[in-house]
Amino acid sequence: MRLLSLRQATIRHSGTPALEGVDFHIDKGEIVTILGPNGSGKSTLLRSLIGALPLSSGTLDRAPGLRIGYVPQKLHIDPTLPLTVRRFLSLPKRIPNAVAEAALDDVGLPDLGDHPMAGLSGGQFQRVLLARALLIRPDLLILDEATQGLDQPGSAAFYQKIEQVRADLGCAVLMVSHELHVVMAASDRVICLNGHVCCEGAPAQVASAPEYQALFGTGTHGTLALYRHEHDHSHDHDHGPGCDHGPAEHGHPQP
Ligand SMILES: Nc1ncnc2c1ncn2[C@@H]1O[C@H](COP(=O)(O)OP(=O)(O)OP(=O)(O)O)[C@@H](O)[C@H]1O
Repeated sequence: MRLLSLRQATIRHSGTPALEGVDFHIDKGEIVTILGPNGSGKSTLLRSLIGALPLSSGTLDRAPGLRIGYVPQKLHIDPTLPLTVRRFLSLPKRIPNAVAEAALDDVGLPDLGDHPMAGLSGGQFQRVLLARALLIRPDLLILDEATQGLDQPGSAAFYQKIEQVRADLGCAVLMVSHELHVVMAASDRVICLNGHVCCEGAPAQVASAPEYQALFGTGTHGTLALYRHEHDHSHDHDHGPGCDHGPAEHGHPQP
């Protein structure tokens, strides 16, 4: 079942296009990862999908009644604000304490309700943001570099939680990640952006291709260089992974 689709979308910031001619869709239960260099439009795409940024042209269709949970890339909370975790979960809509406690329990942070937001570790903070996004029991969970700043075990634990959430809720997950090992392990589909959709493919298929392993081993460096890449366009402003300039940018992996 299609949850959301974007057709020929162009999005401008103050008149300057950040994304042009983007086609995108996500279906129920899929995990899709967006990759691309800094400034390639990843956050712009996510924000347009949640309705926070208008399309300059193109169309966005959502399944009727679609519930989207969004975990932003950054959320600055004034450290002088006396805001507890429980009160934060009640923004903007007040929720009963029992619901807040259950939500925290669910993300592995029991008994943290009275803790000040300003005193949370990076990993705890991200989990609280996740708990908040899950309160609406989303059909689609959108994560914008949700593990930025976490160490490897913290990040791995976070993504394990995401897998569990998908299994429990049956929701689709759309995420931006620079952690290629996570992308390879966890995504059904990967989309590489660089102001437009450069390439997309199924990561497992690419990772198991002998040509890929011969060139790159099983490490993460160059992982994306072998994604199917239609070189019918030029890049004049980027040097991003998977979009250009890779040693195997013309490689087409065999299944
Ligand atoms: N509010 C804004 N006003 C003006 N320009 C913006 C705004 N937000 C983003 N941009 C520009 O749009 C382009 C895409 O930015 P975006 O944040 O979507 O990229 P990104 O791929 O998410 O980057 P990063 O990996 O650094 O988070 C960049 O050139 C950026 O400077």
